[in-house]
Amino acid sequence: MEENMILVIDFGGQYNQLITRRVREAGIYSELISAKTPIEEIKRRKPIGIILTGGPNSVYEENSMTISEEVFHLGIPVLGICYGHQLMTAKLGGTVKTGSVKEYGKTEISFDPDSTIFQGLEKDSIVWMSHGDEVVEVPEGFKVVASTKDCQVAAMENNDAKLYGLQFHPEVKHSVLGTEILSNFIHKVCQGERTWEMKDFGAQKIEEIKKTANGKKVLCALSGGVDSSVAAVLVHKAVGDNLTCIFVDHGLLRKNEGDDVERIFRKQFNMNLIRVNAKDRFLSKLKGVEDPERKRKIIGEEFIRVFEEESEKLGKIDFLVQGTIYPDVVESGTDTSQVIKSHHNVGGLPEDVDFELIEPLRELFKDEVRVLGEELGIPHYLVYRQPFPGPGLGIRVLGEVTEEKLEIVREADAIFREEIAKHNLDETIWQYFAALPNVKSVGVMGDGRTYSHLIALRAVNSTDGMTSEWSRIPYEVLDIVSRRIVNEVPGVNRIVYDITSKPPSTIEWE
Ligand SMILES: Nc1ncnc2c1ncn2[C@@H]1O[C@H](COP(=O)(O)OP(=O)(O)OP(=O)(O)O)[C@@H](O)[C@H]1O
Ligand SMILES: O=c1[nH]c(=O)c2[nH+]cn([C@@H]3O[C@H](COP(=O)(O)O)[C@@H](O)[C@H]3O)c2[nH]1
Ligand SMILES: NC(=O)CC[C@H](N)C(=O)O
Ligand SMILES: [Mg+2]
Repeated sequence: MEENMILVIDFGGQYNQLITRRVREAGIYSELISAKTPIEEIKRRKPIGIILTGGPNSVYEENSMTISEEVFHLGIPVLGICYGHQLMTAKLGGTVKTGSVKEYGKTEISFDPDSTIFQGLEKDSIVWMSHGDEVVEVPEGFKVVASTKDCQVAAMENNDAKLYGLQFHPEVKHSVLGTEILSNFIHKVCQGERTWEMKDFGAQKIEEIKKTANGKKVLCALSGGVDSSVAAVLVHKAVGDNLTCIFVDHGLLRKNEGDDVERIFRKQFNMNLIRVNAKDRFLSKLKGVEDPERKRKIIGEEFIRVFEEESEKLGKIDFLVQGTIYPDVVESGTDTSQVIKSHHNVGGLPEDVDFELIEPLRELFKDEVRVLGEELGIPHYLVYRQPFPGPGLGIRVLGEVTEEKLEIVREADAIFREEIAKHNLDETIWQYFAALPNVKSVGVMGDGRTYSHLIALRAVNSTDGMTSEWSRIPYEVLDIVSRRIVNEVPGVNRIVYDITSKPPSTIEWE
């Protein structure tokens, strides 16, 4: 049993795994466990600290997720974050109410530098908020140690009891001093010592996969994207030529992507690769379907049917590798977290999958996958490519997917990418693309009226895809892109640029 560990108790927030990751980065082993875990089990693990995460519930609602009050009386330091902060308040006799103003995104805050949790930090800073409720009355023994314009109790502490509550999210990079605040809790309050390193993650996974596959054949769902390339290389090191990669061209790829992926992959890697051209079957299944969740599920199922057919041809294969990463899992909904969107490879899977899944990257975030990819010797340019979702342009054409709309968004996207590259912005933007919102508007071109499609451009910066900020692309570049798309892509007469962060938006539009 780990001696020096911090337990993170999961109330269903979107950033919960990120909290465990931050604790590990601080050199302390950490695990995310369900809020439904019995208190006896928590005591048995003997953590040096406990963190209660955020979550979608309101503490005053009936049946909202809760925890035994005993957790606050064990003598183990507890840090409540967002919902965890509100729950600590409600459990210990304070009051939580719906706030008059909801706070989402970056927020200015003032810390009390004499507090324990903000010791050694500057007084004024920026934190990341995502809440509708707030603490209006702290429990007995607590003092308020941070406030924002709209939230009086942005943090509270009770040093005698070693209990701390933060309304904001220190685990998210946008909280400028987040790492330092967590370090105050981990190293100063819990007195954690740096004993854990993210070393040998790859080696450990390779050993596990060797045991699981045990000399049998393995299929890998390969998109040419970052995650599946890293997963494929990892599994190849474990099973060698028993691995066959399947790349599905579902007709929802970007311009020239099918051929590019095939060429690059064959040149770069010495692995078995099969390309399946499946455009017609995907498009016919999607015909007439408008609901984004249904589209995702249809695409998820069709992927599996293609893999099953290929497996039969190769003589029935039991294992399927997917490059699933943690955000795909949490956004698809878990025991405690809500479904934000069903990622095709997790929430979009059909019920009857005839494979045992191998998903070595399931606990990792994108930037960790990239570090692992470079350690495995995959070239930098492949590891740092922008992500592209498995359902592809199918979720960038909003509403019904038709060949005509796919063609429009594909051409617009190609122009956008070309200009971003030409202006050397591709290394500085995390992800950028065009979407077709399925809205028509009136324009005037060549003195005549037009009634045509709108294209939305989206470009974001992020480290892990869990939160993002819209990119400040220079106006001159946006101007060139806008003019080129309207001039070169028939059926488009208006361009808009998406200036929302995540949350409250998501990166993709569906
Ligand atoms: N066209 C495809 N053919 C085969 N498998 C695919 C395809 N698209 C997605 N997948 C599978 O679904 C998984 C999830 O897709 P996702 O787009 O999240 O990851 P990725 O494509 O590997 O990486 P990136 O996020 O960089 O695009 C992939 O890792 C891969 O296993
Ligand atoms: O493989 C995938 N299957 C999916 O179903 C899917 N949906 C979103 N994404 C990608 O995930 C990241 C976060 O996207 P969102 O903010 O839109 O949820 C972004 O990088 C998205 O492009 C997906 N990737
Ligand atoms: N992110 C959170 O934990 C939110 C907590 C609660 N649901 C609120 O809106 O205030
Ligand atoms: Mg992809």
